[in-house]
Amino acid sequence: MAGLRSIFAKKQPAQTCAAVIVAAGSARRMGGIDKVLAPLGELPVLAHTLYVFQDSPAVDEIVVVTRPDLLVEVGRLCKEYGLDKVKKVVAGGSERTNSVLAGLREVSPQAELIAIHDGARPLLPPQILEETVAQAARTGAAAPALPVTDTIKRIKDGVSTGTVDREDLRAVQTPQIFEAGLIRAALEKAIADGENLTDDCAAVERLGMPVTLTQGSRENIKITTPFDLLLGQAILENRVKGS
Ligand SMILES: Nc1ccn([C@@H]2O[C@H](COP(=O)(O)OP(=O)(O)OP(=O)(O)O)[C@@H](O)[C@H]2O)c(=O)n1
Ligand SMILES: C[C@](O)(CO)[C@H](O)COP(=O)(O)O
Repeated sequence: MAGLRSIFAKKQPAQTCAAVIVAAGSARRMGGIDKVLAPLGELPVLAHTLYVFQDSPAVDEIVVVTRPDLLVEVGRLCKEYGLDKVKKVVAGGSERTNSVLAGLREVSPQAELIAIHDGARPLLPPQILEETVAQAARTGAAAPALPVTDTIKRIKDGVSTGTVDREDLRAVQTPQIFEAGLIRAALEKAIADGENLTDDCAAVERLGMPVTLTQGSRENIKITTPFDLLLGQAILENRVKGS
């Protein structure tokens, strides 16, 4: 029995994993604040994000995608904070999918898994990264998600016309982690088809492939509006109190 248990409990062999951190957006909803370089506690938002991947034993290398005008500054930030897993800092494109593809092109060919994460999600709990890497190694595609807690309305001309059953809804976060060949093929097809996608799972779903959802976290916020910086600050302070 113990022998059988140990066969079933055998871990997946670790797969080489590269992270692509996309930080090339224009932060229009931030009202003029350059969000990835904005201070959050003692560090810029992007440094918090990169430390989670730098410190993870599941991640072998990092590619950072930034705006062309920030290439030098972001390169300097990686050196200043000792982020030696960062292999390249490259310029992104006009849409998020173009930025992801620009990063994918720089990933080492040996990488078997690719974790795509928003530079604007600085407070990713490390255990979510580890769990999502493990699931992607098992199934080929995984991402963290949370149940929706508000009631969602369908609208027309500004008035509510119906209520969506939220039991079947999830709010997806990043990192979204995929087998390398799968995400390359999926994103190239999405671009060729002229699709404008808001996340990378959507490109894989279009190929008819399922994405395994892992447990997300309310701490894994995306800095989208100035209010999110206040929220991020509160999360950080709460972590310090709890440690
Ligand atoms: N062309 C783009 C657009 C977005 N992103 C990145 O994708 C993540 C999620 O995007 P979002 O929060 O929408 O960022 P912005 O596009 O900067 O914000 P906004 O839509 O308010 O302009 C961010 O880390 C952002 O930097 C990117 O690398 N390249
Ligand atoms: C990728 C993402 O963070 C998953 O929740 C989200 O879709 C990005 O959306 P945005 O409109 O680019 O902020």
